Amino acid sequence: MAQRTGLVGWRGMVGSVLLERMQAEGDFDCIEPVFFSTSNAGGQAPAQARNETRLQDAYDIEALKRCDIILTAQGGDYTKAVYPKLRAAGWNGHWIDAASTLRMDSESVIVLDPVNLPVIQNALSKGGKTWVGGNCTVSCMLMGVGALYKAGLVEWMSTQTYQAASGGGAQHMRELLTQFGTLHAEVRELLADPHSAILEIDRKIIAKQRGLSEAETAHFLAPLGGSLIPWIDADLGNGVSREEWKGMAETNKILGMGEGFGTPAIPVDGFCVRIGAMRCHSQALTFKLKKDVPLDEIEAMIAADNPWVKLVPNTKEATLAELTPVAVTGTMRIPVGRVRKLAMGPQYLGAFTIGDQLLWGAAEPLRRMLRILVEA
Ligand SMILES: NC(=O)C1=CN([C@@H]2O[C@H](COP(=O)(O)OP(=O)(O)OC[C@H]3O[C@@H](n4cnc5c(N)ncnc54)[C@H](OP(=O)(O)O)[C@@H]3O)[C@@H](O)[C@H]2O)C=CC1
Ligand SMILES: N[C@@H](CC(=O)OP(=O)(O)O)C(=O)O
Repeated sequence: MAQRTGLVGWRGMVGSVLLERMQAEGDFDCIEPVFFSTSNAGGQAPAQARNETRLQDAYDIEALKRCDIILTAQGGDYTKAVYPKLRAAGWNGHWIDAASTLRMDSESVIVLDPVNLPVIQNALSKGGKTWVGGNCTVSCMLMGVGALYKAGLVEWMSTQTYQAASGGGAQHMRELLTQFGTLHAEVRELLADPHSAILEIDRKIIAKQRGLSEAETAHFLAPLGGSLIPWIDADLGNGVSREEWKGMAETNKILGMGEGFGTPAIPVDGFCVRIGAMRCHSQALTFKLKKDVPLDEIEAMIAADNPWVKLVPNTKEATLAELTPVAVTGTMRIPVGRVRKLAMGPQYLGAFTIGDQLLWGAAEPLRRMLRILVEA
């Protein structure tokens, strides 16, 4: 019998991408879907609903308890409010979650099955029931260069990220575009005149950026259009942002390494930067490898790792065509390019990778975990 699967957060940005992917992959044929809402219980469920066409209350523990599986993209506040109550009420179903709240809990597995299926299977065999999607930057990075970790080649890795507005949510994407619009409007006439002075345009733009109102920067808390913000997520108080901390903590947990696994953690560190891209996270990676491996072997390893990774030749032409957020947005591809040995020595490797942070960065690992459960 199809497993009764409660879907929470399906109307949000991550949830909408998730629903599209589930529809495209025929996931609804494998489950009995029940749609929940935090704001519209009793309302009409989306078209994918079959037997239960009304929305259920996402805070109703009894209704949630009737599900074999709950998949939520509602956010961390919802998880904090509901998950402990549900478990305390004796519910022993599978909880699949997009939010970071439970990621580092000992009973949770961070799911990214093309990279860590053995870790997932091991947890399943031990009765694991809590499955959490990884941080978008980490998941996209491991989809691209996971092969190097799997081969045990990585001594350490440094990341410099270029993260899209969508990582903050829908309102952040709107704010970015509004800022671009405001800036363009400020110099529209000067731009239309090919003889206008570029430094006059530049002066007007910087004055406008510095003068943006609180309402115009309400989500990013600083101008982003035509600028960047080298801090993402909370300030941990030790000079490290929470997004940067996740790089090492989550990479190791996904790989089944470090604390709790009895193996030394691989150092991962760098800077996380918000830029004016819409929904693709990009990152420049520096590796110190444990040994000198020929470049063609490294490229072959990366290219063969999974069906979505795409090795981009390290040429200007291929990079401009295939290795930009615009080329990758809305696709499942994870291009890895600019792969070369660095001047520091033969064990130092550079690479650049991009992923759609709403697909591999959020929705896809969750729906794949659902399939693993219903096909088990
Ligand atoms: N944004 C991202 O890049 C990532 C987000 N996540 C996680 O997923 C969670 C959800 O993120 P995201 O999808 O961006 O959040 P959204 O704000 O888009 O959606 C969350 C919920 O808000 C409610 N909502 C209120 N108004 C609207 C509206 N106008 N349109 C749609 N939904 C509305 C919906 O709940 P209801 O239908 O019940 O009213 C919806 O499920 C995050 O909190 C985070 O934990 C994880 C990885 C990446
Ligand atoms: N913090 C990410 C988005 C996100 O939701 O991350 P997490 O799932 O780790 O909270 C970003 O802003 O780009």
